[in-house]
Amino acid sequence: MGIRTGAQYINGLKSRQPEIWLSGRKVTHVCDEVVFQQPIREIAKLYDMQHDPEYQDKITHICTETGERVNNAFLVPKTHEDLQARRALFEAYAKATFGLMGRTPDFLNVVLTSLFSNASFLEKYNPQWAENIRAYYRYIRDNDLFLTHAIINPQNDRSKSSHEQQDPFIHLGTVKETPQGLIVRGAKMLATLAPITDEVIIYTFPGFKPGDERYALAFAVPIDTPGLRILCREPMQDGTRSLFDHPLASRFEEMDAVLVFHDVLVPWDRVFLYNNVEAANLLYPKTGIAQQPAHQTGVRGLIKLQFATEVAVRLADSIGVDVYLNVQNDLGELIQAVESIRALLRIAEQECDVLPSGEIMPGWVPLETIRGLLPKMYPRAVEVLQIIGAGGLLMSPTGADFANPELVEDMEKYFAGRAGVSGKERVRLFKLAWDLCGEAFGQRLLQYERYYTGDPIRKRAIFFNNYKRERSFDLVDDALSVLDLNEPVVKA
Ligand SMILES: Cc1cc2nc3c(=O)[nH]c(=O)nc-3n(C[C@H](O)[C@H](O)[C@H](O)COP(=O)(O)OP(=O)(O)OC[C@H]3O[C@@H](n4cnc5c(N)ncnc54)[C@H](O)[C@@H]3O)c2cc1C
Repeated sequence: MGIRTGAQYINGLKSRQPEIWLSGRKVTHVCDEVVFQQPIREIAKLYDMQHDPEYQDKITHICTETGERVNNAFLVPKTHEDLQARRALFEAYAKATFGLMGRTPDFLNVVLTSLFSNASFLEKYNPQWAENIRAYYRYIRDNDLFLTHAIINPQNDRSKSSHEQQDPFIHLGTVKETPQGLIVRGAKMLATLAPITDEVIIYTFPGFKPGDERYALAFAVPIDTPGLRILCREPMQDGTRSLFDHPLASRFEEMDAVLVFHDVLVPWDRVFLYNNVEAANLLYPKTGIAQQPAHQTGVRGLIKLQFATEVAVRLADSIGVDVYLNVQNDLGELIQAVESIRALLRIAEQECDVLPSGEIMPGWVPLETIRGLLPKMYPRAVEVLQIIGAGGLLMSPTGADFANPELVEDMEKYFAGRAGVSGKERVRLFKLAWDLCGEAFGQRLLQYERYYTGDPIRKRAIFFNNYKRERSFDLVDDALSVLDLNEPVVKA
């Protein structure tokens, strides 16, 4: 089949009935649920972009295996042109969503492509696992499906490993083997967009200890698999908020969910790894599932930071405060942050790591540097928005006020900005900023940037350890070897 349209994506959602729980009630038809309708539209637009002549050649390619047109996320990059093709996709999707939707289909499809291209790692443990992941990649690619993922255990007692928790099946683990497959039980978090996806893939961060065997798992199942329960968090918008009042929150909220597996059957051909602590601990380092997606997240993070920065610049301009040194200093800082990420991405794409298979991955040092900087830079952008917007952020009337003829004059007079900025223009700009820096929606965006791919503190520590392993810090030796202070300056 190859690339789907938005309508085909929506028809896929309509054809299934996953068990979704939202605010204490069961959602019967996800497409009829008002909370999900706008995010579904936004994802459908991305599918439609694949058929839009403006984007098609930039974000899709003809698959050499099938002759069908498929998304660039499924391209195994072997050349710099391939990396550019991927970047074009990441950029197009990120711009369409202002970088605010982190789990657009390209993200996990890149993860899956890495698992596919490095499946030989699994052969050593079980050749069938490698075969399964290759077949699954082809299935997702050729049907252009949308995945969610859940790799973290719920926060029960973080000081204990999975097998030491009060109940052995709080964390998702294998209950038993059957002729049809594995029976799994327990919970995983935090499956973003789960209600509006087609499939869920489960894998794990490293860190397993002996005794954790049953939790060392990787598999995928359709999102409507019997026994799989999707527990949504409280929505941050009710689906009825207007575009005028919440220009971002009304469009781009990504629902997050805990997935509970009530004795779910995972067919053998969907099992990619289980009961093997060593393989589970090596999955990340050996398959590039951190490095390749970090290219997507770097591009998306850049667009998000750039967007917040542009809103801050326009906000300051609209009320004439960008004449002040302190405001210029804050805005300059944000622009430098954006340009730093942009430069790091360029370096990452140029200084690639090449795998023995010929696959190339953007350089890990610049990518991990981006990963370390964004959790500091994005919250700072939010803070600058709050500082520049100040009281005005809390003084925005609603679209309904502007629509009331009795109020229009006051609205235009008292809410106007500097000369040339109408009341409506200024209020719309401030609402854009408030969605980013004040609303629960904006707080989630911030939290996402901190945690979307693991704890930034531990990630930076891992970065340091890997960096130290690869480098010898010779400058210090050079400095120490030059002079023996006891030697005379002029020799006889
Ligand atoms: C908005 C959002 C969307 C997300 N989407 C997804 C998704 O789609 N799929 C998915 O799988 N995950 C997703 N995640 C989850 C993300 O992977 C985790 O939040 C991240 O890995 C951190 O884990 P945690 O939240 O369990 O925090 P914890 O690991 O519980 O950490 C909590 C605090 O304790 C400290 N801490 C905990 N353990 C240790 C330790 N061993 N050593 C030192 N310090 C420790 C941490 O530094 C942190 O300050 C998402 C997260 C967010 C916020």
